[in-house]
Amino acid sequence: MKLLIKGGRVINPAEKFDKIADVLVEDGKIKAIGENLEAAGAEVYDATGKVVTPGLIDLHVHFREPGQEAKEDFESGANAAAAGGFTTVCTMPNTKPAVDDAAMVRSLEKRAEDVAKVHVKIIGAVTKGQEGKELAELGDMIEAGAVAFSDDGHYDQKAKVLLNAFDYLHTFDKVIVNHDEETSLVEDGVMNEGHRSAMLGLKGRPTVAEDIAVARDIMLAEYAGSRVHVAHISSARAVDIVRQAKKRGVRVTCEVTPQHLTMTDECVNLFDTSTKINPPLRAQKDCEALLEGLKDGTIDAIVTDHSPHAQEDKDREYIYAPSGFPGLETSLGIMLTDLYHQGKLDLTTIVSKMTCEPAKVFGMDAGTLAVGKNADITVIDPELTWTVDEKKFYTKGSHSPFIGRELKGKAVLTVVAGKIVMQDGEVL
Ligand SMILES: NC(=O)N[C@@H](CC(=O)O)C(=O)O
Repeated sequence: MKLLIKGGRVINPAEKFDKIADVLVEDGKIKAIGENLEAAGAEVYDATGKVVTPGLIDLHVHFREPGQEAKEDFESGANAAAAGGFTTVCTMPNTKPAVDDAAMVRSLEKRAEDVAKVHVKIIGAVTKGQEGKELAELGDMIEAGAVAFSDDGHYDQKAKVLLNAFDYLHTFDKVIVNHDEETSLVEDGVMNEGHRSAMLGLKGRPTVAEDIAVARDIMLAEYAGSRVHVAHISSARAVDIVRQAKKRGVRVTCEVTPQHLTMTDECVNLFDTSTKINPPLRAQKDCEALLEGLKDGTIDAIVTDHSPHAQEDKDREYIYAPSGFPGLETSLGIMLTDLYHQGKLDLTTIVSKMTCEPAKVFGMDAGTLAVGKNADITVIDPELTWTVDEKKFYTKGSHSPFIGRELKGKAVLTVVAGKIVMQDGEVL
């Protein structure tokens, strides 16, 4: 099996490579990168005018297996990933039941192997049942292949339990991904606390809930000498707390979503539950601080927090609807339209935060286009104009605040281990 991707602008931030070049793939691996490559018998893909990057990586998706397959399963989730240009995704353990032992990690890996068109990596729970009380079988789950640990969807209230987890994981050099919102400050809150929540009469979730949680978890990780990764950072103050911690040498990393970078709480409307997410959409000053954090290296990764829910779950009053929306099929388009084409963020930074940098956070051997590496490749047409249409979604999730938007820029080819799994929007 040979594939020759010809004449594209190859951007490989891991090697500071940015040139018009051909990429030759053979037997699932990258065989050569260079000019005017020839390969007898190879399938040729003309990438003229397009951008060729390492396969996109998403550290934060919710594929809902086991237990909530009506919202998403490994097959539909992986198809959505392929459609969005992702070749590796890491799925969160806030399932029913939570993924908190080695047998579950192994069975999900098997599921991924059987039905997923992209690489699906498993994140294990930090505590049993994600209840924040007793440590889950962390060591066994690492042996089974868990790439990281998280009680995402929940804040671990007991500092002692989290400290034990940091101490334990120190030996394995594995990272904990923390959902940082202090529970007592966000209970019953459904959107950002501010002018808009007051106008709508909705209970707010203040940024200080995130700030103090981020500060506490950084201090715990620092004390243990362990690694902490802040999930879906959304407040300006929290970005600065991470920035200061990085300066002192704390082993902290963090991630941001396209929605938190580009939308504010002014978008919240009582009759559209697609904007209900955790943490909530914040204020303009937070968006600006997140962008600054991406540019100065405080924020390591762009993630989707792909959180699909069934239509009947989301079609409820704002206060009762569950939080989250599916982001895999819109993430790249939003980043390119609202940030790259607006001159706010360069292409190399976007590619880097969606490939080699996230790979580094979880210690995954991916995110670069080097000879001999797995041929996970994404081809992007940065000029392609398209409209977000939920009828064309591969995810089972129905609601997204981006539906109907005209975007500029899209993945047009996704290659996983040398095999084309998506071409021109069609998952093959
Ligand atoms: N991010 C979200 O809005 N939702 C997440 C859980 C969570 O992080 O609250 C989900 O699993 O749906």
